Amino acid sequence: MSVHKKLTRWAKERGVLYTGIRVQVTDGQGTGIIAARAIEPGEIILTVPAQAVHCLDTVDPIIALTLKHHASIQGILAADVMLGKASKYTSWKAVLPSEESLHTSIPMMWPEALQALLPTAAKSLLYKQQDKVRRDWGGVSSAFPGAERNEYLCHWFLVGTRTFYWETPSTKNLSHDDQLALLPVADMFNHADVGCSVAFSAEEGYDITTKRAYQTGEEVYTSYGEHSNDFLLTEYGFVLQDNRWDEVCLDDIIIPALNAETSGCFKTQVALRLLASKSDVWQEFLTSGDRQGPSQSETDALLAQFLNNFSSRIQETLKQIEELGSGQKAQRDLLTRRWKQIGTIVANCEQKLKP
Ligand SMILES: C[S@@+](CC[C@H](N)C(=O)[O-])C[C@H]1O[C@@H](n2cnc3c(N)ncnc32)[C@H](O)[C@@H]1O
Repeated sequence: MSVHKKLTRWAKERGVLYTGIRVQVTDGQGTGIIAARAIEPGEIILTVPAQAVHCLDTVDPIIALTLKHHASIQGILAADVMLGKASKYTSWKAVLPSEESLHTSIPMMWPEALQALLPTAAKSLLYKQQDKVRRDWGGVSSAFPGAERNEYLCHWFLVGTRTFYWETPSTKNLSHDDQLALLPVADMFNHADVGCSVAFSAEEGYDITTKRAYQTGEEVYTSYGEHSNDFLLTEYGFVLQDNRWDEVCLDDIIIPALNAETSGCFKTQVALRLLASKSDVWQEFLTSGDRQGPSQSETDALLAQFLNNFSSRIQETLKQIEELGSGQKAQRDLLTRRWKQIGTIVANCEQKLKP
């Protein structure tokens, strides 16, 4: 019997119900969920009952008690998957991505020289992750001295890339980031910027419902959220080709200019502040009747200049990645892909700004 059939049989024994779908290896996205027949919009294709959800309440009590105040829920679930009773997870573990694939895709696993070339938004997410891992690993390594860091890191990401939001009476006092659970089979859905709807209740568990029709053989996706590609890259180790939520962070080029422009032209200062602020501030400024500030065309000209500088910076970064001796080719290719996407967004903006 294939590992995927074993997984679905194991899940069915826990009350997981599914119709019209199968778990299958996809082209380039690891395992995914494929339509096994034509599916209508509005069909519930997967139900994971509350008793099949793996959360803090179902973690090995020794692990849960030992780590409760020393690790996040992600960190505790990771420790449980790694150190808990092996038989509990055999069928699920058999289909999980390999350590090698995590090393290739997840920036936290990349060499520092490559991490240094991540886009700013991805880098700041990486720093936050590093802080979380430091705390979780600190808790795990002192409670379980035999544990191995690299193995723990892989489990930390295996869990982090496949948990669902889980709010129940026993989790509702935890922080939002800690209301997490693992859902067998539901965690095999790959992400698209628009996907099936995912609904849960603490009593009933999870339902995944299609929003559109699917043909037999088509991949069925959920959406992990309205995430930019920098977020997807850092948290999940991939970028989408088409992503309606993608965005580019201009902090690196605007903030230094803002800091340097303390004694310069007033209009430039205002334009810089507007560029560095949220769009509602910009709208308020436009409707405030303030005639002292820059016009839209003056601000656009400044933005065009920044975008032009940014384009040059992107080309330099691409060259640095190409010339970098460290890291795997697949890691460099993924980072190159992200920078090329940023280059395309910037070029499109430049085009739009042209008079
Ligand atoms: C919840 S799991 C989905 C199942 C996963 N493909 C597997 O093999 O177990 C999330 C992981 O799947 C991969 N993934 C999800 N959506 C993807 C996509 N659109 N393109 C490429 N990889 C994707 C990423 O490795 C991500 O960290």
